[in-house]
Amino acid sequence: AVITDPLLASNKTFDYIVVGGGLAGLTVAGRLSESASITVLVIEAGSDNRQDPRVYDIYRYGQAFQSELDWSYPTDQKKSIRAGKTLGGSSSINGAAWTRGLKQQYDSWIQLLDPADAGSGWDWNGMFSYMKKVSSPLLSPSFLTSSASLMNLAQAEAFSAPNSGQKAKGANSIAAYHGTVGPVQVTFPDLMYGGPQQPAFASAMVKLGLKKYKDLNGGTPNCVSFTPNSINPHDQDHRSSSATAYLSPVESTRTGWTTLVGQQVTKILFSPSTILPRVATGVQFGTASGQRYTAHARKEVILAAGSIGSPALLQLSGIGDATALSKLGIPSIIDLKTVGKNLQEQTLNSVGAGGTNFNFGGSGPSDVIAYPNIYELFGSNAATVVASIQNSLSSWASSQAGSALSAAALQTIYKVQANAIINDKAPVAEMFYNNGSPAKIGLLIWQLLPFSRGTVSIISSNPFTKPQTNVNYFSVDFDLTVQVGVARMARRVFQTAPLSTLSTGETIPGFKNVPDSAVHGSDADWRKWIRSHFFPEVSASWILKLLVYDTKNVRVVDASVMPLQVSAHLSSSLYGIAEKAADIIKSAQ
Ligand SMILES: Cc1cc2nc3c(=O)[nH]c(=O)nc-3n(C[C@H](O)[C@H](O)[C@H](O)COP(=O)(O)OP(=O)(O)OC[C@H]3O[C@@H](n4cnc5c(N)ncnc54)[C@H](O)[C@@H]3O)c2cc1C
Repeated sequence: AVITDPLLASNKTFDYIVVGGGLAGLTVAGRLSESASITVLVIEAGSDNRQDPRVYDIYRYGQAFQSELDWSYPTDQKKSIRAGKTLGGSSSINGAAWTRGLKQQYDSWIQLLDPADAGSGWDWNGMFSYMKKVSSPLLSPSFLTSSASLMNLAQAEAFSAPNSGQKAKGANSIAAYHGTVGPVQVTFPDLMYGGPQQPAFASAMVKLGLKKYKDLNGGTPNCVSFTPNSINPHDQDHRSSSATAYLSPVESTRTGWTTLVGQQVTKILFSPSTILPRVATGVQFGTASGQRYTAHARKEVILAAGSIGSPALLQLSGIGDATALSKLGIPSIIDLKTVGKNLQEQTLNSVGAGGTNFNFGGSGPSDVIAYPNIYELFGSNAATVVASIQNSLSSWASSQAGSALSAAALQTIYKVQANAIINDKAPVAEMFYNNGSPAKIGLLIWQLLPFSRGTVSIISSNPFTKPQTNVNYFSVDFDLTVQVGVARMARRVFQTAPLSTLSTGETIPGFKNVPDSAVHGSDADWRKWIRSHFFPEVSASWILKLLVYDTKNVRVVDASVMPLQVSAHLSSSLYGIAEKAADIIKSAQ
């Protein structure tokens, strides 16, 4: 059940306490609670807003921003980072684009794990099965209950292939790339845009050198493709979030699963013994103006508070850089300097062109994305750009060492990242065709694989003071070079047929702000405009190690655990991570 009264959880003991009822938290809780003998408490700081149209109506995307449903975490350069503060977390306010990264990017995670974990399935094959289909070698039959038929085992996705109308508008799919009976509904919108603009964008991108794929969800995003959304065709195309997918169907039958909303976890509590590994006994929670309560965990405390919320809570609990924490008067439980480090955040710009009087032929969400690789982005300059990456890894690592364990550790991560970009041709930028915004022909463009690294640090021992997030946008100048590259490609695609035949000319930034030239605008002009107009794009990460070092029973399962960005919108990958994590947690018992 979903409850709001803290007294119903106070002083009670549960097998698992999950901090944060967001994407990963509800996925893990949904799987753990499949066993009737297991008790799970999820504590979510936001409310249950499943009936709020700003949440369920994907056509109102954006209305939740900067409201009580959005954490709006402050960050450097006077920006703020959006994150869902509501049941379902960011999956309840996100754009619902459903994509996966490049196969080799998931395979490369293995290189960042202990050699002993090489066979642990943190690779494309392991992740792909969790993202889409039944595959749960660790699952024991005792976890099956009658309600399991509502949520098929270890399968995140229920894809509905496009119908003939949607196909005529450009949608397509490859059945083998999708799950069909998981909880998260994925399809193309009923009101899908049918005007000439989306196919024209796709055709123009092909002219600029990209391949057009029927479906990019098989580990092959380097293309232009029509992409589906996490929306439910059986429920008026309403959003399919972790809340509606994993909780709603079983909410009244899972007696062992309690979800407490409107309460923020303020601290993880540990048993007094200082012998490592430390043992968590439960959590403290409350509201800014109310009293604090305690709930006890018999087995594990699972942090799923998101890539800013989870490191902040670890630090509040005494797990982090002991010197920094002591300045805030927080006694150290574990001196773990990597907590809140290696943050990777992308930057987005909106560009646009006026349109002729063509009809959009439908309404949002939009359906076409292009993912260029570095060679496509930089053309004849690519060799120079590649050489600059190869020659710079060591100096970049030194410059970002303060946001990592060490320069050496970061260089190891950078090598994997550079290999993906240079040898595996991982897409370095996204071009999201956005019907009608910021102009009639609109494009959202962002660099996907930044080398700049940031940190999340609490600035007070008061858990209701938001942490300080320093993304250090463009502190590795190469990130700005990529953003300039994709801005130029956007300018070029507006000028390329057949999209150009629908365009009355670029308006944002427009030639007045960034004068056109033989190279489609100078570096200096683009850099200036990008810096003054960018927004944070949402995604972040810092570790891949579900079990927090030197603890016996504190896990992190959310976007924090990805060691490197993948060239994709994150939700599909995170459902896969959470599904796999649930199996790992079950097998640990
Ligand atoms: C505006 C926006 C648009 C996006 N668009 C897309 C998209 O189109 N496609 C896509 O695939 N991905 C998209 N994403 C990304 C995706 O939704 C997130 O990466 C994903 O939801 C992160 O999952 P998570 O479990 O790590 O965190 P979240 O889903 O954010 O969940 C964290 C939860 O923890 C709660 N919490 C935090 N601190 C505490 C605490 N101390 N106590 C209790 N609860 C706490 C939060 O309220 C939240 O509910 C978007 C994200 C945003 C914000």
